[in-house]
Amino acid sequence: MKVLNSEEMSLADIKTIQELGIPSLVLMENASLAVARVIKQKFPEGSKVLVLVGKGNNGGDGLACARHLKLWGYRVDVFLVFGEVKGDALLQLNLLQALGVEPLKELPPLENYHLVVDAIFGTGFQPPVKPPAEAIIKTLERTKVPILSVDIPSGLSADSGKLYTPSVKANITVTFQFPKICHLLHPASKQCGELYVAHIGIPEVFVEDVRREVILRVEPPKREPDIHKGKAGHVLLVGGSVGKTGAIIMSAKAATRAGAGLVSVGVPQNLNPIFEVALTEEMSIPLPGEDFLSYRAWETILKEQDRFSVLGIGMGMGRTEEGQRLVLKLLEVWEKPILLDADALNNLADSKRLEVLRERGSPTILTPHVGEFERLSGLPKEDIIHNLMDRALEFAVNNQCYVVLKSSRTAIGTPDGSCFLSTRGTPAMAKGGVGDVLSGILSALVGRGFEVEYALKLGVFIHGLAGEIAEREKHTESVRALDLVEYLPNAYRSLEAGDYGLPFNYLY
Ligand SMILES: NC(=O)C1=CN([C@@H]2O[C@H](COP(=O)(O)OP(=O)(O)OC[C@H]3O[C@@H](n4cnc5c(N)ncnc54)[C@H](O)[C@@H]3O)[C@@H](O)[C@H]2O)[C@@H](O)CC1
Ligand SMILES: [K+]
Repeated sequence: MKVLNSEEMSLADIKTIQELGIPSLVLMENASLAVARVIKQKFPEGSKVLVLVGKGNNGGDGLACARHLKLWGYRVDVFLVFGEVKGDALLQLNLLQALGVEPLKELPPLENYHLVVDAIFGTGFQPPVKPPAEAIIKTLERTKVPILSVDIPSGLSADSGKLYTPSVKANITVTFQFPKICHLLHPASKQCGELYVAHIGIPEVFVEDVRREVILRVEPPKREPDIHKGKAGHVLLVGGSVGKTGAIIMSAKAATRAGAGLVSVGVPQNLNPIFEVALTEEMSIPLPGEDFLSYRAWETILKEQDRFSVLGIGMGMGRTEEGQRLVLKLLEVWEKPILLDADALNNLADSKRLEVLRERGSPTILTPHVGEFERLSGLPKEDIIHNLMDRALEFAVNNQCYVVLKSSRTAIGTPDGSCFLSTRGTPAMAKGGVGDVLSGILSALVGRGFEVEYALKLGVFIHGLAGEIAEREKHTESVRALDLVEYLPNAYRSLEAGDYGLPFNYLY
């Protein structure tokens, strides 16, 4: 499903009104009915509801919702935050007054109500909050009374994952037609509570130019009946250094569990005995280098190229000058898909030679976390976190590569300018090694020969699912990276059963 910013939503509204000919009041009626129905599901008839009304269309939604609730037997009060409303909202106020509901003269104690409906600001809001809304939103921040936000918790910007203060912390948010950026990206999305996305009649064609998408479901992979290990991809993972041998071991195990036919690791030769012991299904290739890979490793790797379908490099590799040259050389000579993770990304960033990415003829996949992306892109950390999708997309287009940008959510940017967000996963996955597991999974799926975009979506999704399952089976605090490998089979089963639920409730 598409993920919109405020400008895109307003354009979709305008097209629906002008090109399709649905009057804006009809959209408002659909929107407000959806909100009222969510309230009806959760709060019994007769409950006392206070609707806080801004001066724009978000306030109009609130007033129309108050009308539905009044007709259904709720005890409804409304308070106009700016003392006035305009446009469609004014008409809604008149309808409500005709039913005998007059706006309150001053803000009553919130504790008198079972529910507060926040219809102060929606997609038309530009931060920051100013008086008189500021004092009211601060009051809302303190209350224990449940709050339902119409479209967006007031104070947030639809366009960003930034947590603006003050802003409403809602228990429930009902948004319209498409989720907006603030509903899905942390930390802003923590303000939304339980999220509903309600159909209001805006056709999908009016957002076809939007390139942001949230991944809701992924088609499970098929393993052909006549497949053999040589056809299921041979993954070469290169990395490892003294003190950091575990990373590539976790990657290799994950690659096997994800479905790779064969997995080999290329490691500094003096460390090879460790891998001989640690790995059973996977093979190892001793490469030039003592404790760290040396630049000359590229010759051995290239000689073996024909045997492999993908190269994944960087896990536990270390940040060295030889490592920089090795990464650059492999980007130049390796003619098959290549995935760069961890220190391969740091080495690339340190080399300041990002232009090599554009010169490659086959797919390049970068899997940075926010810190690594900061070094690669030169962008401030906050900017990356708040604009995760757009930054992944821009970097992917500018450097003609795939980017899997890992934060508490994961955004996949593609060189042709699409972006896919995965909301799967859990805070339990904030542990060392979890990224190494992902790079193993992605290498395996790309190595299987799946279309890269599909391989990345699938890999990120099952990685998150495996984390969710591990959290249920172990404990939020106790999940470790190898548990994800352990639960990958369950993640595949869940993918096939389709029993994993969506990041929001869809009302239509
Ligand atoms: N036809 C439509 O356009 C539809 C709009 N809908 C609703 O309309 C909302 C968007 O409505 P609007 O574009 O009227 O805008 P909003 O109602 O979100 O609020 C913007 C109002 O606040 C003012 N404002 C903006 N930033 C401010 C600030 N920092 N301090 C004080 N005032 C500020 C603006 O001038 C405007 O009057 C959506 O969120 C949604 O709830 C829905 O009814 C569905 C249909
Ligand atoms: K709102």
